[in-house]
Amino acid sequence: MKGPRHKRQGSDCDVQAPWIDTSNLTSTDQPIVSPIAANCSFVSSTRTGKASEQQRTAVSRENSQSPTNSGLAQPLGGGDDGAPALKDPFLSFRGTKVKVKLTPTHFSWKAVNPVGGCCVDRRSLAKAVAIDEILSAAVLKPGCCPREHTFVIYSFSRKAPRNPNTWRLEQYLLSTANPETAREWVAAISARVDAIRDRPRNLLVFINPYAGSRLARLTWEREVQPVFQRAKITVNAVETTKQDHARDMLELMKADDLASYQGVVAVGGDGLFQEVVSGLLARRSRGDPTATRIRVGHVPAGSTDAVAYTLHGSRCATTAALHIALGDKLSLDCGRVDAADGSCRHFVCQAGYGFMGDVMRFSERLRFMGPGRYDITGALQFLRLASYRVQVSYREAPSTTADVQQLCTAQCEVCRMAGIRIQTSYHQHQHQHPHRASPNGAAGGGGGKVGGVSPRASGAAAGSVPVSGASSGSGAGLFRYSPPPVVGVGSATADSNPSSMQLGTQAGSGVGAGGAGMPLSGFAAYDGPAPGGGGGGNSGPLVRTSPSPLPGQSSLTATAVERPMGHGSSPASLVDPPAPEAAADGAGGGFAAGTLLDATAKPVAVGAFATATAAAASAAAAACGGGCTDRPVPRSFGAKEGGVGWTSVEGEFVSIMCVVTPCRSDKSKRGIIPNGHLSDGRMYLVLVSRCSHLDFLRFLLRLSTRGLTDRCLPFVRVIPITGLKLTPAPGGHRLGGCIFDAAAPESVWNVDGELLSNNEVAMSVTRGALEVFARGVETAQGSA
Ligand SMILES: Nc1ncnc2c1ncn2[C@@H]1O[C@H](COP(=O)(O)OP(=O)(O)OP(=O)(O)O)[C@@H](O)[C@H]1O
Repeated sequence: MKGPRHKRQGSDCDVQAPWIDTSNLTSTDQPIVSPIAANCSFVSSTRTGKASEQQRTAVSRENSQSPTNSGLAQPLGGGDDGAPALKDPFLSFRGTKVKVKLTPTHFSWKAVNPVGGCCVDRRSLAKAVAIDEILSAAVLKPGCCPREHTFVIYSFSRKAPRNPNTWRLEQYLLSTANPETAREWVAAISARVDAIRDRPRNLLVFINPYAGSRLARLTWEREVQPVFQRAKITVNAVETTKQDHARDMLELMKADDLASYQGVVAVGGDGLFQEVVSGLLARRSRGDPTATRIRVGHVPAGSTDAVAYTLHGSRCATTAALHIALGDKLSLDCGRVDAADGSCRHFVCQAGYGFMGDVMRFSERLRFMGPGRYDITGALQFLRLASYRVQVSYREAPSTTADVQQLCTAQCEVCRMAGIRIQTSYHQHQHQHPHRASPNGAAGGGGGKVGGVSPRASGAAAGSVPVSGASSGSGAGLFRYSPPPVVGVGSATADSNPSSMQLGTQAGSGVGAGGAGMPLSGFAAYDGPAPGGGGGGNSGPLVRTSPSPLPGQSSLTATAVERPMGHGSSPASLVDPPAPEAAADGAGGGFAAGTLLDATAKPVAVGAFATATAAAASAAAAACGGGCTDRPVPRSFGAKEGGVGWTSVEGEFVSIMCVVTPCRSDKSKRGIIPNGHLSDGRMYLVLVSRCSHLDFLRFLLRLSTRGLTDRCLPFVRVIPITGLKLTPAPGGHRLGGCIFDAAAPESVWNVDGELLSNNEVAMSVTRGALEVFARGVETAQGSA
């Protein structure tokens, strides 16, 4: 029986404090809403799903019945945006009278009266919450005091002391004596939040109960569901029952069913994420347009979770869920592995053969040990230190703005060229936290929508050239960078556009500076032509590299083949730079090959090549519709079949990796390739020659602390590429130890944590192939 103080359902007071489970309360029981509870974290929320659903229904009914909500043409606001002031801007926050203000970007409040006492921190009574960081607002049921009407703002904070990329849920409770006022404020805030585009409303969620320590379901219930409920997202959660369950379901689902979701979320490890990606890309390759606009999210609950760590800089499930709920959006490169047996896999972090493959193969047998299995098998494989003879052909990436050694963060100008970069209140947030200012300074405040900055302008800016022609499109987002000194092979392509020519010179000089000290002497068997778009600088007929081996690398084969002249068949078909900018990027493209040049070789600048290649690149980019197609690569290959732009290497390696993004994880916080990008259209080939245990230990330490760069150690090469072909070479392998499975004749490919059935592979990368719920790391670890 209802007590006299209770409101009817649908009134302004039918939503309880969210951390109180009242599913078993009698109608006379009153939940107590204490102001002291304000600002607490939700991580330990104990609400049942049913109670939560009731609450959400009540909240939406509440808001839809609100008179102000029905008349949103006249939004309320007490701010400086010209909207009519609310009835009462004076509310109570933590028992103190505050004045609230709603502007187009923020909801804020601060104490009005001087608060006495030395122990009162006035700053804690003032707060500005960015509108695009608010999940939702709702009126709560009255607490013990019937005259106090409270509403709650659900948001998050970045206060985690150890990793600023880790977020936690926050709630702010504000009270008023007038129920009408509380309703009006909630309606006004909700109207602003609902107007934010890209927020998902309906998600398909896959949960892998088998992942990691088998706690994915718990992670879902405790950390993810509360966030989605507060963001008013409806979900269809599916617990996988077998391997490839998610992939098959996505592939076979009706298009209409898929179209009802704005995104697909994988709660598990990298393997489940890969399944989701494979399912969507398979649909896309069949020509299903629905699969193109679906965003993908990863909530970490596996053993490594490199995808989530790479995207968010944190392995926290709540953080990942918040990025999804806020509707973050960016493009992500996707690598594709085609094995000789016809199987295909995708990866967004790394594919590894040799050490990485062996660790994965053996750790699969120890899955019962949980994530700790990687440490044990890693130690065993280190003692074993097998090396494998392989034949590798790769196509070096054209020189682009990605050559600028810049850490990929949320303000990354290189990735911005791929299309999608969010512009959120993080930039305002930066003003509050100057230590997090982006290295490019003005770029953070750019505020321009992604499309607002022309890729050419961005490219010019990233190339650090003060080109007059570039300034028109760059606006406040212009990236400034001090160029490295010009060294050696600075043969700019003669492009008719002076700005792109200047860009080419600078981009070339940057690469040349690195290239001068890194001829492929230890590895190269033959050089292909310039792989880049407009690489006119390298049309010389044959360049022979010095076959001098690396230290301890006596078994390398050096072969020289003639460089084909057909630049018109540029491999730009595998890379998708924006078409009109191909010439600008390509102008520096020659320098990628320039890095392969013998010191005595004289690069020749041929402007006609630039024009022809730019046209080819434009045609290729136009044909692939902006770079989101999933093209297979030819499977037939070999040293002599490398083709245009391919370089072949045969040698004995401990580890071969192909890294498509920085590939961060809690074992390598800066990433395997710290200067890699989420969306630069290239992969990084890492070749680790046969070496001693001590040297390999140095390599592992380097990988986990600072990440890899070319020649960071004498036996390590890091080469930006767009295509790779690998065949295990006759001669087998060599073991440095014989502790575990020493008789294995070959290694195996580990593709983002999944084993491949065949070792003869071809790889390619598609720029911006995926749209993901992420914004990139806000603070690059190790650089902050
Ligand atoms: N219900 C299931 N039963 C068995 N295997 C499953 C099930 N659901 C998914 N899988 C498979 O389990 C494998 C491992 O899953 P996942 O990658 O999510 O976890 P993990 O390997 O522990 O984490 P990580 O890849 O980050 O190291 C994947 O190959 C996935 O396809």
